[in-house]
Amino acid sequence: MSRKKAGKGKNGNSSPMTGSPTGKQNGKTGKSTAGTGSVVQANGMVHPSRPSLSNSSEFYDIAFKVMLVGDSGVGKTCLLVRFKDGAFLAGSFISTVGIDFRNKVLNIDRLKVKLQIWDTAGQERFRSVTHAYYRDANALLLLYDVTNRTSFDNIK
Ligand SMILES: Nc1nc2c(ncn2[C@@H]2O[C@H](COP(=O)(O)OP(=O)(O)OP(=O)(O)O)[C@@H](O)[C@H]2O)c(=O)[nH]1
Repeated sequence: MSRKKAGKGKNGNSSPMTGSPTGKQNGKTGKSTAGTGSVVQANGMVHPSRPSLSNSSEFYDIAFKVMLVGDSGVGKTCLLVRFKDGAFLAGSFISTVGIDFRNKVLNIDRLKVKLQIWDTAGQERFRSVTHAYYRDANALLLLYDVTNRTSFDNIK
């Protein structure tokens, strides 16, 4: 099986469309979860199993697009950063603007599996932007805050 390159910016991730250059905002300043370089079609969609145009040397055999969905503040970005970098984003809450993604390549059964994990903004005002990215997703992770019943109800 031929190997393809995984898209990877300088932070190990790529972000084709964030509401700000940083992907995160708190009303005043943004926090970066994004890097550079991406494989995006004209309609803004990224297809799994397509090779990235980045200059990374990390190859993969198969790719999947995964979306993190849920209310603002349920911990989508924290979950992604924890999974990707092993760190917990402590401190003040900075809300995601628009949409952002990070790549992670895992070795599973001797295959390099690239997960392109999209972190959507939970705020209502970004709903129309983030919904457009669901269409070709391979998996949706529905997140809620166990201490917030409304965030669970809103999963529907
Ligand atoms: N106690 C606790 N706090 C968490 C946990 N995960 C995230 N948080 C906190 O919850 C807040 C929101 O986390 P984010 O990951 O930015 O939330 P989000 O779902 O990405 O929010 P949006 O970007 O607005 O959609 C931050 O202050 C985090 O520190 C967790 O597992 N436990």
